[in-house]
Amino acid sequence: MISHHEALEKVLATATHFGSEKIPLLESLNRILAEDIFADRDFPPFDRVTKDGIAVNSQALENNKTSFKIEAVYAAGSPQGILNSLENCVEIMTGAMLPKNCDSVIMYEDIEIKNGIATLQTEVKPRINIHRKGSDRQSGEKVLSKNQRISAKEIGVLATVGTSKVLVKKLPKIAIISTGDELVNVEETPLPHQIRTSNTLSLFAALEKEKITPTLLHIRDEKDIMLQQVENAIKNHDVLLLSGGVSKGKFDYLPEIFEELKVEKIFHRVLQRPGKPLWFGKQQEKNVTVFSFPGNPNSTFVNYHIYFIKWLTKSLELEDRNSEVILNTAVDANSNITRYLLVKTNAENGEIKAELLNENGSGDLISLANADGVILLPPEKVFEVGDLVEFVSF
Ligand SMILES: Nc1nc2c(c(=O)[nH]1)N[C@H]1C(S)=C(S)[C@@H](COP(=O)(O)OP(=O)(O)OC[C@H]3O[C@@H](n4cnc5c(N)ncnc54)[C@H](O)[C@@H]3O)O[C@H]1N2
Ligand code: MOO
Repeated sequence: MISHHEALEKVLATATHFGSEKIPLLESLNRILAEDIFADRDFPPFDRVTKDGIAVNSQALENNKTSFKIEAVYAAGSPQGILNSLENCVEIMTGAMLPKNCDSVIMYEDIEIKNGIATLQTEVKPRINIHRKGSDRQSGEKVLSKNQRISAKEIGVLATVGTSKVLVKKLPKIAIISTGDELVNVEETPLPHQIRTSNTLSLFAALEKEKITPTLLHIRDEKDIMLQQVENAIKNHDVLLLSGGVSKGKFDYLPEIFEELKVEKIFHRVLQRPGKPLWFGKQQEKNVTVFSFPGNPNSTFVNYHIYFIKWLTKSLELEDRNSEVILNTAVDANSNITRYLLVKTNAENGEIKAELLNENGSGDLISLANADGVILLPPEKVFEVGDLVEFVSF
């Protein structure tokens, strides 16, 4: 059996690129940029007026002039206006181009207008209330970087530089497959010996967070049917996420089926809990990666985050999103395997502290719902309150 560390290295070594595609801007939320984005013009593109009021020439202010004849009124969206006499002013609105011969804007609150004359009510500074052309970014400067995740903020930047179609990383096509004759659908009332399938739906929801909509498939514990359905899934997907059927049970056919379908076993069984029977492999010919998670719900969910999410993160060239937290509860004995323990995290005095949750084994998915993630405790070590430990969030 291999260690968690070796298993993760082997998983990450198979990370794959899926290419890129152009999609409409509003569909790109949460996707990953596949190219750098540059300013198509200066930002702002012209000297932009930032207050509603009047525009004047600063010479007049410096000469202590306090009354200005209004020559014209310009709205935002009208072409650049002009001040003909430097003694006068023009009315101007927020968002308009600063008119020619003007370099100062005085807001309406600081003037009084009577009979076409604007009179200062207070002392004002010259050359203010203008957002200078190119002062945020110059034309041609980089505004967003390749491999950045697109949030609502990036959508705004993409819009302002005119990217109506965005080049994003393609995502893998994924099938989630459950096995086990004890499983029924969520709409059904289980018989006393049955349970409702939950792993498939929690994985489906977890993948939706990654903007991946997977195919859902349930396969009965019948070897021939399993073989045919897994073969089909391999033909049409880049990744298979299976849950159940990989330990030592009489109906745990998956390892044999993978062998028959030329899915190369990279490892089976890891020195870890939960998830000791984890099976991982690759169908080289079709370039399909297979994560076969042990069926206990917490085992599937935790191993999805420990292995699959790290694999996806590397495949999409994203930064690893995991962190370290401070242990707030002592952990009893040391262990000869890597342990993943459910924790609730709290921010205290600028530090993130992790409190262990009571869990009733890896079938206890109700306790899983209270967890913010797991801490990873490597083997052969004793852990005390205050120790810094690796944290994988859900
Ligand atoms: N002799 C041994 N028995 C077991 C071992 C072992 O090493 N030797 N390992 C145990 C561990 S650890 C785990 S985890 C399980 C994993 O077994 P399988 O991957 O074969 O999973 P199943 O037996 O099919 O199911 C286990 C458990 O999980 C429930 N399950 C399965 N799929 C779903 C689903 N989609 N939604 C909700 N729950 C699901 C299933 O009903 C079982 O209760 O093996 C141990 N045994
Ligand atoms: O991996 Mo199993 O989840 O320890 O029960």
